[in-house]
Amino acid sequence: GVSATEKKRWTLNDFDIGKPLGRGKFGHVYLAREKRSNHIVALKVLFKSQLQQSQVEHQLRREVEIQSHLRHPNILRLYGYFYDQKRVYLILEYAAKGELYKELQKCKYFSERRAATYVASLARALIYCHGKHVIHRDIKPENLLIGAQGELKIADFGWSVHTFNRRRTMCGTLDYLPPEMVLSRKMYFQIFRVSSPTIFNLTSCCIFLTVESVEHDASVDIWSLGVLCYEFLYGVPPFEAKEHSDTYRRIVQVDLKFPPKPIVSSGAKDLISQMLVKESAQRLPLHKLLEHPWIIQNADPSGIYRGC
Ligand SMILES: CC(=O)N[C@H]1CCN(c2c(Cl)cnc3[nH]c(-c4cn(C)nc4C)nc23)C1
Repeated sequence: GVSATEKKRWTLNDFDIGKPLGRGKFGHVYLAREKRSNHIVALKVLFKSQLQQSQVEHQLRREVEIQSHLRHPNILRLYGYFYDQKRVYLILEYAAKGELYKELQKCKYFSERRAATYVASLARALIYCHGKHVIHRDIKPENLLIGAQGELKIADFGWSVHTFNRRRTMCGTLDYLPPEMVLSRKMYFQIFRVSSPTIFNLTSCCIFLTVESVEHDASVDIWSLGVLCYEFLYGVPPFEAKEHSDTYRRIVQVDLKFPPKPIVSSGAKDLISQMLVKESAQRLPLHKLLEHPWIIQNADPSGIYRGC
């Protein structure tokens, strides 16, 4: 049934506002405490003016609709929302241990146990989303937070203020896109000419990719999860290159190389090689991933991991 928090009409007066946690394109995220329950949350404040300018209100509504119905230990909860004259407020779960990418920067790369634990958690969260026909959740390190027990939380919604799930304008990174999206002439995205109106110039400045609202199927997520697994183990994404055009080419050719350092087990390389496959139908299905020997041997069943 609908719990009390969902029915209630929230207002800003219900919260004590704490320190800012992060800032996005459309607004800031604050630590906050709901006065009656003393429950700590992350309050995301979005400016209506900014949302209107970017014509993303309806997408925000859809995102809120989807996110508020997702209940999974590895997906950041959206408890509710409210708005006033100028702002929209999202009441989000607070992830006490912060942003995963900072942890990855600090550790440089993760141990195989930590990487496998995170990859298994993400696979379970994605299986849950796909089971509810929710399109893929963006699983770049920037979209991942760490809960109080060290568990991973996909905070895609939390970050979608930067880039909306349906019309994602990724400025710069192609690293996580699979070949079919990088190559696609059709539905996945249109590439806007951002520089000279003549030939499309991949090398120069930022590429604005607008991913049209397309049903990403599991295979896109398997690719991204493979990229993430590689990055957890090596500290850099597999197709990283100085120039966009080089990343583009390396993705399309699946130019997958495993550096000699740090030393990574053959099991991990085998799993990654089964996920980063050009033909999307050939990629290892998520439920098979959970049965892979490397995951079985290394992932902590609780999904919890501490230390690098
Ligand atoms: C714009 C935007 O979406 N910002 C990101 C960072 C803050 N935010 C958080 C969200 Cl949406 C939820 N929980 C968070 N916890 C933290 C955090 C905790 N520590 C110790 N340090 C940080 C940072 N941040 C969040 C999402």
